[in-house]
Amino acid sequence: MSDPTVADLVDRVRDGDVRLHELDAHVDAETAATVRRRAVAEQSGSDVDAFGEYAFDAADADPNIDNMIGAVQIPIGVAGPVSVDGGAFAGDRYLPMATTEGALVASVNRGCSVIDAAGGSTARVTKSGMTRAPVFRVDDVAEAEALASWVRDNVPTLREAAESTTSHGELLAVTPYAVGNNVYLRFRYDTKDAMGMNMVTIATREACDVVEAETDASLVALSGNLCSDKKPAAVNAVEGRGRSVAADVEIPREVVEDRLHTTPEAIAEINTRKNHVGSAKAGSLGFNAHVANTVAAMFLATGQDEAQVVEGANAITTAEVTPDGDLYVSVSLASLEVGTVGGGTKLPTQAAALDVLGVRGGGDPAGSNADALAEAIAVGALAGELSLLAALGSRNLASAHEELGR
Ligand SMILES: CC(C)(COP(=O)([O-])OP(=O)([O-])OC[C@H]1O[C@@H](n2cnc3c(N)ncnc32)[C@H](O)[C@@H]1OP(=O)([O-])[O-])[C@@H](O)C(=O)NCCC(=O)NCCSC(=O)C[C@@](C)(O)CC(=O)[O-]
Ligand SMILES: NC(=O)C1=CN([C@@H]2O[C@H](COP(=O)(O)OP(=O)(O)OC[C@H]3O[C@@H](n4cnc5c(N)ncnc54)[C@H](OP(=O)(O)O)[C@@H]3O)[C@@H](O)[C@H]2O)C=CC1
Repeated sequence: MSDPTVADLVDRVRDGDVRLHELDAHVDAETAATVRRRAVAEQSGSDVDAFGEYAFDAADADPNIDNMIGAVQIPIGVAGPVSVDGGAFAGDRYLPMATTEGALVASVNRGCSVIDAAGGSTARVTKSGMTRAPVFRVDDVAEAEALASWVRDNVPTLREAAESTTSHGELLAVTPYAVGNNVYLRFRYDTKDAMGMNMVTIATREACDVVEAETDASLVALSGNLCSDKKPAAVNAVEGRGRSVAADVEIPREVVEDRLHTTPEAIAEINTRKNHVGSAKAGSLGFNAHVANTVAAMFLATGQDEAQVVEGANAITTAEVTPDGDLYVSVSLASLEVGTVGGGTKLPTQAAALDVLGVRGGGDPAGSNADALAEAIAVGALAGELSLLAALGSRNLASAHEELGR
């Protein structure tokens, strides 16, 4: 509190003279964060100095955070290196994972070592496209049908409007859905290496202006929830959102027995009874064990939007015993929303994690780095599924977490 500027601004915040979010107009970003920290400490009677321990320039985080008071630190570890034969990702790479769950990195690491012993994993992006679905009000179902027809006939016009706002984004499709006097237009874009939510929201606003100018429909909301962003939704599980990406591996029986302490039969049975039947009975959208764990840890490490772990967990794991008695395992993530430009990817530690994977920034061709990131996450998820299913097979899930996680 020795800096008179800081002390004075803390007083002014307390007196209601300056709002927390107005501080950047008075001082640089670093000082503004310090003032907020002091104000929060004073108001809550707590010690928040730890938030001030961070290793980036506060001004660089301006696009990423409002009312900044510092940073939270999450430990980061690596699993691997793991060998991947991907459509965009190839070679042996460490997978960076940020988490506070003990035993998680160990588990994915074990899965990676098993995948490597089996000769590596194959991964592919099978579909790509970020969506935004505005909702329009029309008079009745006849007008709803007319709007849907108009849209189907006028995609090139909508494309021209939408693409005028971006040099990278490309409008792929517009799918109308009608419910009574509501019409939802699900716009799907190729967003190249960007996750794309800002890009497609700005582009869709432009297209909506055309719809309103050319038809009798009125825009109610630029996002009508059929997109569907940051909510569990079957539309993403079926149609995909962001990258639909899959990874698989065939593991010789002796590797399963030596390194995972179980059998291909046990893993296949657990996968069916737990991941398929159990998930069906639960009404789950995720027919997997813990894909969200790897998605969340790699999202945090690489600067992705952490709320989109919701969609990232829309995954199905399959496991079967091959005719030769070996184990085939796959994981298919329907809606993994990732970018290697934009969002949090520029912050120094997140950029470093992307460097570890070799996918920082724009790819050549555009979109290839985000595809590669999606494939890397899919392989990490596959490793996690293998290891956890095996731990359930050898009945040491609880003991592993007793030893490593508390
Ligand atoms: C913990 C293990 C891996 C031990 O497994 P193990 O086979 O007894 O360990 P090991 O000492 O023989 O080592 C085998 C390999 O594991 C890795 N490994 C081993 N230890 C470490 C470590 N400290 N740090 C990094 N890597 C480690 C490493 O790859 C090592 O190979 P090596 O390099 O020595 O040749 C195993 O028991 C395991 O994977 N258990 C499952 C734990 C798990 O998957 N937890 C996930 C979170 S559970 C959850 O959040 C979701 C849940 C469960 O609720 C979802 C649901 O409902 O299903
Ligand atoms: N607005 C919303 O409704 C929502 C926003 N978000 C937030 O949106 C952010 C992510 O949005 P996003 O649009 O990805 O990021 P940004 O808003 O950071 O924009 C990324 C921009 O990078 C440019 N760019 C440069 N090189 C490339 C390349 N190789 N491939 C693609 N684009 C490139 C593009 O510019 P250009 O378009 O000019 O070509 C693109 O629009 C996150 O911070 C997320 O939290 C999340 C959910 C909803």
